[in-house]
Amino acid sequence: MGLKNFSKDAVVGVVGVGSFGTVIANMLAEKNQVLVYARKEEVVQEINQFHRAQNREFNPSIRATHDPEKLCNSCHTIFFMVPSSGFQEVARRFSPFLQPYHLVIHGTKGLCLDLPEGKDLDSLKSINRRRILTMSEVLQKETVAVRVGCLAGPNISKELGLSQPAATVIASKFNEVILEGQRLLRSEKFQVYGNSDIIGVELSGVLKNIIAIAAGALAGLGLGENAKGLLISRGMVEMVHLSKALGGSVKSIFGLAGVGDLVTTCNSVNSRNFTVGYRLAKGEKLSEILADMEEVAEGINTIKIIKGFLESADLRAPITENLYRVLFEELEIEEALQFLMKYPFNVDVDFV
Ligand SMILES: NC(=O)C1=CN([C@@H]2O[C@H](COP(=O)(O)OP(=O)(O)OC[C@H]3O[C@@H](n4cnc5c(N)ncnc54)[C@H](O)[C@@H]3O)[C@@H](O)[C@H]2O)C=CC1
Ligand SMILES: O=C(CO)COP(=O)(O)O
Repeated sequence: MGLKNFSKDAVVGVVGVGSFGTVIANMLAEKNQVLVYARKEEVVQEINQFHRAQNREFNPSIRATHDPEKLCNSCHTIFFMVPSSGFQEVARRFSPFLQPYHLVIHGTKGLCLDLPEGKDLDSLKSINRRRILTMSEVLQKETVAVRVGCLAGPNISKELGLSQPAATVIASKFNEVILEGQRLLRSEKFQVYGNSDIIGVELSGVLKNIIAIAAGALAGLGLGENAKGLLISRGMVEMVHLSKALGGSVKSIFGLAGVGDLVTTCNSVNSRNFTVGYRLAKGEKLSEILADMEEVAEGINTIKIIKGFLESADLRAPITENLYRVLFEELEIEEALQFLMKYPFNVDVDFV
């Protein structure tokens, strides 16, 4: 089936066909015409001819293109589903073709940096908030898109691919973005909540990845549910303080995209972040894990960025700081755990 019989409003765009982009494209295709963008021509051909690519199945009605102009001209609403590492580049590629009328919703749970020429993350000790960009900030910086939103929540793609029930949050300052996201995605199996605190919802999805790595490490050490309860609750407190310092509302951390996703990711062997922590605790080196992971674990880069932010903001975040030392300074996980057990967290709830 071609796209030409469909009006621009009826075709929904999805940029990126990794595990999450594919699952969202398939969910959208249940009631919408969908055009996906993949950067490799052979992937586009496989999707169009065989409705599968890179071991992922696509709804036969989905069409693919590697032409950003075609996607932008065909679609009114576009979902950006690429990892943070490629997000700025993709936003720049789409920038000449995005117009203020487009609705853009991203599903990326990572951060980017806006760095001076010649600087990279590893060369910086301290990172100011104005250098840290959430993906909605990248879209606003790199393109003329105005009506921007994000999609975040407990959404392990493997479970969504099996049509298991789930829910998500669409966050935007623009109500029409939330309403359109709900209209396009809502189904009997998938509930879509709205939230106007886009920065808080983006940060919820980003920060929970750090705690998920720690949860995987606890599981890898063979520790029990008491330790996990401790980690999740202290992790939530750390998320609250970090989100507040980065400009999010505390309320969003308690919602589906915050605590909801935190609990899911800290308990799922299908989470890549959880898996990184688990494998580290089993004695593998980070470089070995990264060498054979095909999919992105955003939490690793996020820990580096947040560590730099902590330096600039004079803040403490003991779980993040200790994980940084485990990942990048060869601190043994057992030692990090001992440090956390001795850390003087005197007050249970100190933020309300
Ligand atoms: N997989 C999951 O369960 C969920 C993932 N997410 C978030 O979605 C984002 C994407 O994750 P996944 O789809 O799982 O990652 P993935 O690693 O499975 O796929 C990423 C896709 O982006 C494409 N890509 C990367 N750089 C690109 C570039 N420069 N230009 C064009 N395409 C590029 C890759 O080719 C690949 O198709 C991440 O930020 C992740 O945190 C959010 C919720 C659930
Ligand atoms: O964010 C996710 C589920 O909500 C996916 O987590 P991972 O990126 O750790 O797989």
